[in-house]
Amino acid sequence: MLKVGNYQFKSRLFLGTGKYPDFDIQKQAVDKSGTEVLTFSVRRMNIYDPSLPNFLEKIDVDRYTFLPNTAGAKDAKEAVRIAKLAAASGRCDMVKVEIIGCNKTLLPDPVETLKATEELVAEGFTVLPYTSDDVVLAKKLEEAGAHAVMPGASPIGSGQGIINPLNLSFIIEQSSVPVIVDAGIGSPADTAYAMELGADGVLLNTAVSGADNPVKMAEAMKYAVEAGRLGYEAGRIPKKDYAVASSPEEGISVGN
Ligand SMILES: CC(=O)[C@@H](O)[C@H](O)COP(=O)(O)O
Repeated sequence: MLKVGNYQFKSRLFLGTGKYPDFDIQKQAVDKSGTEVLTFSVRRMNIYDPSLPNFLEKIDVDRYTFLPNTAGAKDAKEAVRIAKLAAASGRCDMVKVEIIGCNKTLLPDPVETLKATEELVAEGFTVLPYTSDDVVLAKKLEEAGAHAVMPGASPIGSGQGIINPLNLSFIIEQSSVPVIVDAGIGSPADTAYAMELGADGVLLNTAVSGADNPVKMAEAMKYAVEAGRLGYEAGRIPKKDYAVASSPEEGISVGN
């Protein structure tokens, strides 16, 4: 079970809701992924014009926990305003703080992310900040009361996978709140690797929505999360420099 604040989830895979070819494929992908948590950008979600399509109308909303994100916010003030807007729907008190500090890399603004986390925690939200893989910042976010930290594997939408496994390991080792690797995942192997490193969960979007077959990829990600977690719990063998024979050599009665 993954516990984030007062929430508990069987699935450790969180899914984004953007950039799918169409709503039917998206619905099938979400089903196959086994996810219980869907994140969406409050600013980009059409909740104002009932004549325009809205993905939330296509799914059984009671099956999912919604994690609105503050994408599009440029500072803490705007992020807090967006979080309150989402909370006004009465459907979610969780929020993913996403404050982009650089339009080219889409890397988060650390100062504003910390500020927004402090304010939203004080307001009673369950707060999951998206952060870079900065070890010190991840600790400060936890100390500010974040209910989970979400370090990026690599830039959003890049599909580069985990570019700094060492930093992620340090964050995982030091954290007493869940670590959910968010952004940059490109393949099931990346997902399994994050989970094998000891991450508590993975949040991804583009790897599924942009796959040739999003429905199959969503299912693959489900198994990757489960396999990676199982591998982590099982404890991998240490890496050695030289070969070690797989079969025992003692008691062999034939040969020279
Ligand atoms: C949907 C969402 O919240 C993204 O901002 C998230 O960070 C996922 O990134 P990828 O699209 O790289 O998986």
